[in-house]
Amino acid sequence: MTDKEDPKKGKEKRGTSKEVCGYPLSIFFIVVNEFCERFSYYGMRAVLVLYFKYFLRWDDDLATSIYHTFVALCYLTPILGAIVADSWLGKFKTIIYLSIVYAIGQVAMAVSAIHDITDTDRDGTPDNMTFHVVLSMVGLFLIALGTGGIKPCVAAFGGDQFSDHQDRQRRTFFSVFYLCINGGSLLSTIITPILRAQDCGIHSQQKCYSLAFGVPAALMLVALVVFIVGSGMYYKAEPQGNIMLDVCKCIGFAIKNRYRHRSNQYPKRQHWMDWAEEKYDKLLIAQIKMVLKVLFLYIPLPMFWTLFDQKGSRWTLQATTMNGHFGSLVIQPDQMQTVNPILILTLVPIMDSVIYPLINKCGLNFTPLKRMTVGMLLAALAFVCAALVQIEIDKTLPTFPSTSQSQLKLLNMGSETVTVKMPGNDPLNLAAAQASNEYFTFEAGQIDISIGHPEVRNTISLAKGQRQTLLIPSNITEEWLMTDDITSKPQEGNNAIRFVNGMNTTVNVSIPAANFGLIEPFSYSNYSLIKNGKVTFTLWSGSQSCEYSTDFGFGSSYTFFIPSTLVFGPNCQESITAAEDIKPNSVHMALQIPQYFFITAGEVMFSVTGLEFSYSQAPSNMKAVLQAGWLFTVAIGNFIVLIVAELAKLPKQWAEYVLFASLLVAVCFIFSIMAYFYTYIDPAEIEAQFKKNVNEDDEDNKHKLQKTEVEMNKRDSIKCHDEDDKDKQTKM
Ligand SMILES: CC(C)C[C@H](NC(=O)[C@@H](N)CC(C)C)C(=O)O
Repeated sequence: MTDKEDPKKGKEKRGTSKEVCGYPLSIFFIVVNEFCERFSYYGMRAVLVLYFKYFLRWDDDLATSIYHTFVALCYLTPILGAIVADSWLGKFKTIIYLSIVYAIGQVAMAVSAIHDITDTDRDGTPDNMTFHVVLSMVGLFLIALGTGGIKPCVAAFGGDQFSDHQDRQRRTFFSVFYLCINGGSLLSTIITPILRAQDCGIHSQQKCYSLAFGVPAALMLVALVVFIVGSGMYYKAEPQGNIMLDVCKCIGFAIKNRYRHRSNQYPKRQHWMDWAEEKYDKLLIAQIKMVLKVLFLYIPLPMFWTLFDQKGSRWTLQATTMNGHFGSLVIQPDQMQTVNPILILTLVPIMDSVIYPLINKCGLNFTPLKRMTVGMLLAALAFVCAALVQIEIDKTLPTFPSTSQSQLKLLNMGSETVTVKMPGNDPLNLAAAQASNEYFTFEAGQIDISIGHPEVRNTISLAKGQRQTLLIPSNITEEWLMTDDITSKPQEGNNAIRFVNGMNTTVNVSIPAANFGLIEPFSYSNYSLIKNGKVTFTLWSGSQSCEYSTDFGFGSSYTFFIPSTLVFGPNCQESITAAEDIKPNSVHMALQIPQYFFITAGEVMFSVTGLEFSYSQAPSNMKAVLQAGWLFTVAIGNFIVLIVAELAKLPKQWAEYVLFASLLVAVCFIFSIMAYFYTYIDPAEIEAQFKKNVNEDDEDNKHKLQKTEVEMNKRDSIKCHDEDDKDKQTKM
């Protein structure tokens, strides 16, 4: 047995590794490795859905399902990595091997995104999509295996570098580790979307997904190299056999044995695991008890992640209904998510150097489990904030028709004012080229309308549950046109825009991002979705053109009217009128900052503490397994989001936020009771005690053995003497 393999010598080894300011130098390589790995993971994830949608040409549903399946897989594979590390390869080798798998996966993704590989006709689109789909799916599978597999090992391996007396340093390590996770992810989520937006290619220039995946692949290779460079400095605890198999067998035996001795005639044992004592080592039984105690405590924890992971879904959707103008800076709805890592980078040092020491000074014993409880309450508070913001947003949303109602707007395409009479409304004067300010709501399916002077009457049919616009022609005796308008806010903060052509010639309207096509006289275009910001439309009629510029906010809808009186040329802008069908979002995105603040403060108290707690309470041979158990709570949390959102189906979004907050408070209450009964242990001390007892027993046994041997020898020598005497006697 080498020094490194001997668990008893492990502590000495850690104590003698090179130290800087009381910290083992080896952890520098581990935190840099984590930074690069998280850069790689989050960078790739940031552009994944867009890759599915625009490169592989999948629809939204398929893209979202595959994305979530991939994320869930990344939190299920830690179990696999942990078992391999603790039972077979050890953490060091597992990290190396799985990092190689991970890097291959990232390279496969980057290659799968090179459109030129199969673009035989050189038109800019891949001609063999199966190749790209298969390669990217293989890549994602390898990445999930790699990132999930190494995740529990890296954290536990970092923890292993500290000696038992370095509790404080180890706690700081887990905080720095968390900072690196968030530093890496923050940088990559900013950088990779920029890389994706570049054009690249050999035969034709396309959006550069290969570069957006290539840089994370390079960072994963850097992570691997950095980790290998530190190799000589690590303390590498060797695996102690197939521990997971032993654990399963031992638990199985305890259950069977307990069942066999279920009758009252057998005395009860302190713990049901004690029923394994007949066959298994007391140390193994004690270690299993430690793990089970912590795993039991984990049962309520997935609820925290259920709320936490809605940042990327529900909260981002909420942001799409908000106004993202921060002065001259425009924040896109999905960019709001970067507030989380930014706040982590500021809150972790503040908590560690100010808040926790202050609480300590006040004489309060802020134990890890208490911190985690407070973290859960903060997450619930974040959801209360989200509900309040939602209530504010709901106030600004348009009232769309119910399924039994119809809504109608009017647009006067003529060059004179007209008076419109509709049932249940006062007569309305509509100026030339103007639309009514609002939609009128009707319960009946058909209404009588009279327009102009002398009046022209008409009965028009309205579509139930729909919004429509009545286009009043300049000659009201001609056919009246009805358009179908949108009945929900445009998705992702976009603006839904269309044009109505009141001219008697065909008009073509275009902008670089969209083409409204040819609009026939007295007709209208389809809606096009346009991002926020300044946009210049170019209108063409024959060889004449007109430029119309306007600034869009988020989530609005407009109908632009081209009047018959439009004169093409430099001053045409004033003639075009805009009817605001849906107002732009007015509630500011900054209102989401409190909810981000509370969820992140909750994360620091819950997740950073939980990471360290999972390490410190795990027996030496199951550190990675318990880290994987901790990550498993994240996977379950993600599944709960899907289940609760599906089952609850609440009509109001704010009510769903309140439901989630209440569920977490209830779960937090249960957790605090469980935490109250939990007694903190020092696994190293317990293990040392067991080993000492075994050694003492061994010593006793040795003594007994020696005594027996001496006695046996004595007896033998007496026997020999006797036989010698006998011999002598016979010889004589
Ligand atoms: C489940 C978490 C322990 C995962 C952790 N995530 C974070 O630290 C987030 N604050 C990052 C952010 C970019 C979503 C991780 O290890 O990635």
